[in-house]
Amino acid sequence: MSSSAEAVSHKFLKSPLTVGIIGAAFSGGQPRGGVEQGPARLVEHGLIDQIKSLGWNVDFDEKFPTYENLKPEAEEDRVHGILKNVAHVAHVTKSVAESVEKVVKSGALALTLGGDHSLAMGTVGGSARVHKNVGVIWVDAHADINTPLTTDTGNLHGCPVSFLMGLKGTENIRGFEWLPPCLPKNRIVYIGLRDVDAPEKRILKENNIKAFSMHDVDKHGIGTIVQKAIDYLGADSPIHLSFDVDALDPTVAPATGTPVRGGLTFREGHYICEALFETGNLVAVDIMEVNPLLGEQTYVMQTLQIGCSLARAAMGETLL
Ligand SMILES: NC(=[NH2+])NCCC[C@H](N)C(=O)O
Ligand SMILES: [Mn+2]
Ligand SMILES: [Mn+2]
Repeated sequence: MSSSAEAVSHKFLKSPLTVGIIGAAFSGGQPRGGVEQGPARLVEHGLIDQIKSLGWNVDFDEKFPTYENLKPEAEEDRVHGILKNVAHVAHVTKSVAESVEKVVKSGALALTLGGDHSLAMGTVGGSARVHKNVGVIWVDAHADINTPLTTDTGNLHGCPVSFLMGLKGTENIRGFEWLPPCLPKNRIVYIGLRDVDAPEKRILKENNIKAFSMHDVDKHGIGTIVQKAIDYLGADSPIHLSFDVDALDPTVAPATGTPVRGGLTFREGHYICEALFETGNLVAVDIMEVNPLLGEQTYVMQTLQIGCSLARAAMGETLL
């Protein structure tokens, strides 16, 4: 492992470089059990020592809360149409936002290990409290921008972006009072999209949201796409990378709840992380939707390994 963590000039991180790791053991934004085991399994796979060997100080509480049990009472009296687990997701994401905010405010990089992608309401919500102009790079097969009015699964991991933006239908959902609109429509760029619901396509188009699909990646190459994303957000913008491992091709990262074929290669995924590290602008990174209970052992190991190596790539590994 080589690292040049200190060779890049970091605009928003204090020296010595420190990462605050948030274990977000939560699956309530989607129906498949197991994704809540992502953080513990990534850590068990050696992530903490790997990051230390890149030269970072690591701030991590092994006894991170099991958000699964953080269920508020009276879930049943919070019904919002088709939406599932509203109270639970609201409660957990609020707590995650507080953790991320604290880390980012201290000048450390916030690394959140998911857990399902509804958690990004908390992670992006948290970094946006510190950096009002934070730019989000959302790497995913999916746009996760359904609203309570458009979702046909009711799974909140398909909705975090609409809540962060405060799109129509997200107002007045009880439990989410803590999350005011904090992400302007021109402060996000998607990379890797290939399974976008019809209403989501309409939302992306109507709001002029910057999105690079797999078609765009094929056409221009990942180097150009990442550069366009960085240029779009602006060279001085703090960057929050929210990486859903299902952005990768299922042959690369199979152990995830909603795999879609035709995804990013191993290198394309890592290149995104490396190039964003190189900007010196990263303030937060999410590694989401690793589900160690899905598939055979070798596939699970492969996915855990990739979760770890993506995080390392975002922290300076492989730069000479
Ligand atoms: N974070 C994810 N893996 N999201 C998948 C979302 C799938 C679908 N668009 C939905 O709304 O349910
Ligand atoms: Mn996804
Ligand atoms: Mn996602």
